[in-house]
Amino acid sequence: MVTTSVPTREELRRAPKVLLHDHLDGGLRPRTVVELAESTGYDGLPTTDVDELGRWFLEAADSGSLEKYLETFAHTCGVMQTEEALARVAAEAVEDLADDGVVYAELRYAPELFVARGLSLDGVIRAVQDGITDGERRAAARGQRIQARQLLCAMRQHARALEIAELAVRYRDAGVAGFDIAGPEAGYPPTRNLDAFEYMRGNNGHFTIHAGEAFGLASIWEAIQHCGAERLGHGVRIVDDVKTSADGEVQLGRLASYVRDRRIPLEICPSSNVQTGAAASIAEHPIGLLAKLRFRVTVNTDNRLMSGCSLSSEFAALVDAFGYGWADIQWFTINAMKSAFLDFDQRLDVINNVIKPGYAELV
Ligand SMILES: O=c1[nH]cnc2c1ncn2[C@@H]1O[C@H](CO)[C@@H](O)[C@H]1O
Ligand SMILES: [Zn+2]
Repeated sequence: MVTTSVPTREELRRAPKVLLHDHLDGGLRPRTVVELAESTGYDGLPTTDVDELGRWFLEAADSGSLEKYLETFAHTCGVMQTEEALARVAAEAVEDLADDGVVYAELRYAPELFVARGLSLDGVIRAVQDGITDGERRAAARGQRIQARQLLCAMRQHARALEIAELAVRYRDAGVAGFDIAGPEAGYPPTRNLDAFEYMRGNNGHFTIHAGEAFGLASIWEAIQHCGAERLGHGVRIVDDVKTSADGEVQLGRLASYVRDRRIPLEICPSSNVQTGAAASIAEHPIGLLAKLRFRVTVNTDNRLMSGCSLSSEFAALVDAFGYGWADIQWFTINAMKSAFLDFDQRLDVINNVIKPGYAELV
């Protein structure tokens, strides 16, 4: 039965969803930030009042610039410098996503940001994995089904990408699904880390690249054609290569055509893009056009703490702005699952045995 009813927030929460782009250090509960600051002796927080701190992250990230937005991570990374803290944050992230109806998630973070107090990179990855496993177990105990994997990021402004890529390969059978580069985009083109991407390709590893967020087509082109990115983190500026004439005719440039023809997944993060100035508002977000043109669009949170969002609230905002119905929500979800850095048979299993039956029940 197909209904024309508008998906409600509660239905959107219950619907099975897939999250490919969510930063572990951008998804802490405000209360956890305060408690970890206290227990680990981090004294740099702007306030220790939980509600005020939650608002502070939202406002500070709402800056119109990626560089300013990224400054807020000093505090989350500041409280995540012990194994216990990393494991707690990871476990809570998995629990929060499961509560929001996420059935498969890739949680990304840069291990190099958590070694300020003596942890090794290996120790960081193992602590995060312990937390993820714990979170999956706690969710299962509540009857929720979620699978989560790690994505290791290297920071574009540091020079450690090859080292991190090696770790992504070393831990690929121990919870790490792939590799990414994050951080400021302008001035740090993806080709600076070509050795890391060549290493990943040489080892048949999966990777995505943050590109086309704070910088335009040149960054996307390098990410795909030089570096070989399988997916694009954001990728939203690909619309710069889509022209709409006065009579409404839409024409794709060569790069946009390539991205669409090759079904390169776009990890779109609507609220984050509004905060960093990559989009003027949700209603004016290029996701509307890109989805209409049938790019392989996926919907993501980026940083739940900084945007005060969840995957279901991102969908709710899109429903309000673009009038999406269940067929659209399911399409975004299957797009995401098809694009996961998981084995083909596992992806198929989630699509056929979790997503499709879940939506069949909802409509
Ligand atoms: O939207 C984004 N674009 C680029 N970098 C980001 C974004 N969100 C977070 N990070 C960066 O990625 C690091 C690892 O998780 C975070 O510490 C933050 O600096
Ligand atoms: Zn991101």
